[in-house]
Amino acid sequence: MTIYFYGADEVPYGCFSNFSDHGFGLDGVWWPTSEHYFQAQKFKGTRHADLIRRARTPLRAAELGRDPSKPLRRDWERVKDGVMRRAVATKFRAHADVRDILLSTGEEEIVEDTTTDHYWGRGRTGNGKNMLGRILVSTRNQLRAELAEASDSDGRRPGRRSS
Ligand SMILES: Nc1c(N[C@@H]2O[C@H](COP(=O)(O)O)[C@@H](O)[C@H]2O)[nH]c(=O)[nH]c1=O
Repeated sequence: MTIYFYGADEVPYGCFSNFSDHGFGLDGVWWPTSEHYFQAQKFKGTRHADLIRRARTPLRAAELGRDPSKPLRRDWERVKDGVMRRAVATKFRAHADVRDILLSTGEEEIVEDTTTDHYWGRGRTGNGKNMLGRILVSTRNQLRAELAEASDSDGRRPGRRSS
């Protein structure tokens, strides 16, 4: 069954939201949520990016990131999916508890259940691109591959018997 999520406080899948309280270190600094990271990358290398990183809440980070008076980096449309992939992958690598929840979703489709976002979510019509849900699915596959690789090289460690 398709898994829907939206509010960060929903149990168990609210942790898939970029607003969930799961920070990580990336590019040499601390990001309180993946939303902070994503929004700040729109203005990478500027004072505004720094302001976003230090925002008190992910909602505030999103508001600052959507400030129409601040010019987006010129390549934003080209890089934004990759930025989201990096944010999501880093968050789930950093937190075993939410990684386990993601891995527990089997092969199910994951959908950001929002009527207002036709790109990252399913949107008003339900036919939105659901890019965030798709990125969660590809992150799930990537994490599985990484775990398989790690347990594989564990088995090859010298001194260990393979039976
Ligand atoms: N969850 C959630 C939102 N959705 C999030 O907004 C981000 C996309 O931002 P943008 O590209 O600036 O529109 C992305 O992380 C998407 O999941 N927006 C909200 O105002 N409140 C919320 O609770």
